[in-house]
Amino acid sequence: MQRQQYISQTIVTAAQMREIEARIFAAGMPVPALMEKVAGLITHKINQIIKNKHNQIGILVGSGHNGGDALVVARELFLQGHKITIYSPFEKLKELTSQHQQYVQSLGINISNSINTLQNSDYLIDGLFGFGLERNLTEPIASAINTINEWSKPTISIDIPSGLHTDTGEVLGTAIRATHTLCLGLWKLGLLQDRALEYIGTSELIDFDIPRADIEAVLSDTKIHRITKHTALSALPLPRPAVTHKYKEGHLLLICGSQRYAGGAILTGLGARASGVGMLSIAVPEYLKPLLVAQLPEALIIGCPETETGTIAQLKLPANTRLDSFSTIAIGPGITTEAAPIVEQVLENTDPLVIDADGLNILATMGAVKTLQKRKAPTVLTPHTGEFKRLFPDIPDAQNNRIEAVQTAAKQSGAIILLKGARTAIANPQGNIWINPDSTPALARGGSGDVLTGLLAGLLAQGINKSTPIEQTVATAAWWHAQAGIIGAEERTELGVDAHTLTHYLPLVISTSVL
Ligand SMILES: NC(=O)C1=CN([C@@H]2O[C@H](COP(=O)(O)OP(=O)(O)OC[C@H]3O[C@@H](n4cnc5c(N)ncnc54)[C@H](O)[C@@H]3O)[C@@H](O)[C@H]2O)[C@@H](O)CC1
Ligand SMILES: [K+]
Repeated sequence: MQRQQYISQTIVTAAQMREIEARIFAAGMPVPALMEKVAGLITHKINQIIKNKHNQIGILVGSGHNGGDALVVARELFLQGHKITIYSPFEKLKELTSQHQQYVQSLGINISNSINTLQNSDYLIDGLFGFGLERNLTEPIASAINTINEWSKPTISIDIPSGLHTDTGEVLGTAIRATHTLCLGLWKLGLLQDRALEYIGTSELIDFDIPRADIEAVLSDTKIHRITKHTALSALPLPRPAVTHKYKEGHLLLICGSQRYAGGAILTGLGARASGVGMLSIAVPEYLKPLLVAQLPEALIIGCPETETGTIAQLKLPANTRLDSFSTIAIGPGITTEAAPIVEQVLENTDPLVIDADGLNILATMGAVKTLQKRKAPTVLTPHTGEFKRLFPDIPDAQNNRIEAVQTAAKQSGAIILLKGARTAIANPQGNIWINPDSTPALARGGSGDVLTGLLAGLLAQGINKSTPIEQTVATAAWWHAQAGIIGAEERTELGVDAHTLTHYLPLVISTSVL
């Protein structure tokens, strides 16, 4: 794999970054030389953001090496002709940071411990804290940050917006609301946590050539992957073999819909259609059959006996079709919580299984962990935060440290879990994580999850036949779904991507990526 691809899919915690940094320094790289190199790259990027115009720039300097980076940037921007004012509130600075401060002062740059001196800046550069921030912010820094946030100026954070926890993305008291974040070296986990997003703005990675051997040495047992276009496309069932047939390209059974939630079945079906799955069967209450046939003429629609309230009462598969003959089964969208016997039946089956929506609510009432532990085939759950909490009531913090929560849930249950969110996170029982780094709030809409379930299950049905690792397929589905939302929102705004429209963008994502 090429370096750029490897780096863009790697995520580290603060402790891992510190370990990697220590290896580089132990190998002989002088600390000041690395800071000079990194700050040079940051300066270059800042010039691109501010379009090389001469500006009044305010620089926030902390006591550690994040502050050191900021001071080198300040010096370089000053020498390039920008007007620089520095806010440096700490009395005691790390040695290297202190030297840089002394030098910029000698150049005649104004350094102040009052934030108000920065009020006339066109841009702010935030070098207060990087991955060394460990405890809650106190005065006067907290108030200074709040003041800056009230100014709403374009603000570029070095490494991570100051005040965010590098791993959890938690706001430690208060935090800079950046418009740009220039993450240094390797992606920090905190930047991929939902709760950090409103502080980050646009984020970019600045690769400063950390040797891959050092990264691999430190990350050997924990693996948190950032899903990229490259990783997503590599798990697609493309190209198809020249000689194949529909059942070789996966046979998916969707169990979905009720009189009350007819649309869920259609959207799940359309998501599955977009996956390219070879053969699609959809079990719905008998009443819905004509509707589904009209919407998905290529699918085999199985009308099932229904309860008085219009829920599937019994799975009635066609003659000669056994439940264990499918490549994958997906159950949940629109089935209502009355369909518990059907969920129990498919859980006992040995096909790979995707459970979503009311399927998850039923699973929660059965006791998710103990039920899933008994399963003999792979299970994929696709909860949003509310469903996750119902499934795993003993795991705290699903809202806050989502990554840790989903990792724990997968380990406990033995299932692969996709926790939906602005940064959807996927965990497998071995503790590996995949995070989807790009998405759009356009997807926060009823029915969008049904589309994902269909797409994911359709990919899984194909991947199972080709022995693609399931978690890779799940990651690909999350990426594909989000990209369709992004393209849709670009063309139609964030208000224009209803779930049905979303399904039209799905094929476009792949055709523009691979053709
Ligand atoms: N990892 C690397 O290879 C490189 C790291 N560099 C920079 O170094 C940074 C990390 O530097 P440091 O380890 O010095 O850490 P930071 O600069 O992030 O900050 C740590 C400093 O802040 C103080 N501090 C922590 N929490 C505080 C709080 N709540 N209130 C007040 N003070 C607090 C600490 O005592 C320490 O002096 C990175 O974020 C990056 O900007 C770059 O210079 C180049 C290379
Ligand atoms: K910072």
